[in-house]
Amino acid sequence: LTHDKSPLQEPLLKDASDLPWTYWPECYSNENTTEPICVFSQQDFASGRGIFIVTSTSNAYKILSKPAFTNPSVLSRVNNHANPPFEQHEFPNGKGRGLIANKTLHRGDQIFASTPLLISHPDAYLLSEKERLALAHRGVATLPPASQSLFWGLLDHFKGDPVDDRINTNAFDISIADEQQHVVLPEIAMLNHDCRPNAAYFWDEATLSHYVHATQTIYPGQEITITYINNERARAARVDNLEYNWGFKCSCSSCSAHPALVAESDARIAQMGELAEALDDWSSESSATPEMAEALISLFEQERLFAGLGTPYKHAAEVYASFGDRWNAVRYARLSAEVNLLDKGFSDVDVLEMRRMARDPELSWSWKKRVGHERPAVGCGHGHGH
Ligand SMILES: C[S@@+](CC[C@H](N)C(=O)[O-])C[C@H]1O[C@@H](n2cnc3c(N)ncnc32)[C@H](O)[C@@H]1O
Repeated sequence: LTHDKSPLQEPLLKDASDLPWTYWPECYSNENTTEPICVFSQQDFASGRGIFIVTSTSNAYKILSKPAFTNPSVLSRVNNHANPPFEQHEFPNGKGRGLIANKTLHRGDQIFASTPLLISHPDAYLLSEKERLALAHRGVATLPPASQSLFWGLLDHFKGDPVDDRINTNAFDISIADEQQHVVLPEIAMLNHDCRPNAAYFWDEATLSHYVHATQTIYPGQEITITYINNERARAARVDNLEYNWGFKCSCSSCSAHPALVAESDARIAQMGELAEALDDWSSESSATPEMAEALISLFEQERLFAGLGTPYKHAAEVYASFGDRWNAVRYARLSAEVNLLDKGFSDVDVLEMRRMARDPELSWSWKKRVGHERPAVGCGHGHGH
């Protein structure tokens, strides 16, 4: 398959207009659209990586107001793909390409961070298919040649329209200015799924960047994996989700385990849900105890759901605070903030809340909320004195 990677045969807008775009936006509208949907292109974005955006004019200008565009120095740790800590590897079992660590990575190590080649708003689906595809094809043709090569190197799983197919196989749902949109990032698109991944990613709205970090030690030769789905569900639900949305049969170790081990894992996951629900009960009848939070953390560890530990750590911080146990609240608040920084991002609300808790547990809303509630004795198992 060959694709035309030559620049568009039309003059660049640069220096010739006040518009912030490199080419004139091409637009379409119909009775369903409230505003025309256009393709906006900026070749200079992110030191020449370029980007195209398929959306309305008003939404495009909201994106344009983000620090990634207004203050490019915020991208100093982004798109640095020289000397990566991994190599590309071809897997034999239909999984295709993936990334293998070539040095030891520790929890918190940045694997890479990238800006997208494209941002597309779901409103593009209000257009006819012909018009929607015309915008996407023009968008790809307006990218700088190196970025066009990255785009054409992406997997095309469904074998339909070559541009649409690459977008559908590799797009991530993200939010910008409270609008759900799709982005395509060629680097993260090389990471395969594992229900027990060793890396986590988040979208950072200010830098319009996707960050990927190790969430546990990854040794040279190990595959670096992320999750495409919510893994805190039974195996059958995970397998169906991956087959339906991504079109592949999951071959990861927790999906291909012996049925007896799958049943054990499913039972642990069901119990995780029950414990989280009990810990979320802040009524006067609540039976929540710190021991429940400790059991919940242990179940996450037994399931190797390390990237998801931020939430059970938060439960632990809050339940210890609710019994007035300052230093256990601090310990778990710090752990929660650290894991959630990697999984939810630098300005996530839970990260900010746990940081406050770690400084001043006495000022948190949960402080001493459950003092006086029954807290069964630990150790001998028959609760003396009750
Ligand atoms: C975003 S791409 C990942 C990179 C891809 N392997 C490649 O060669 O470009 C997603 C596709 O990779 C394959 N894949 C990812 N994780 C997999 C897994 N755990 N088991 C089997 N196939 C997987 C599926 O074909 C899926 O649609």
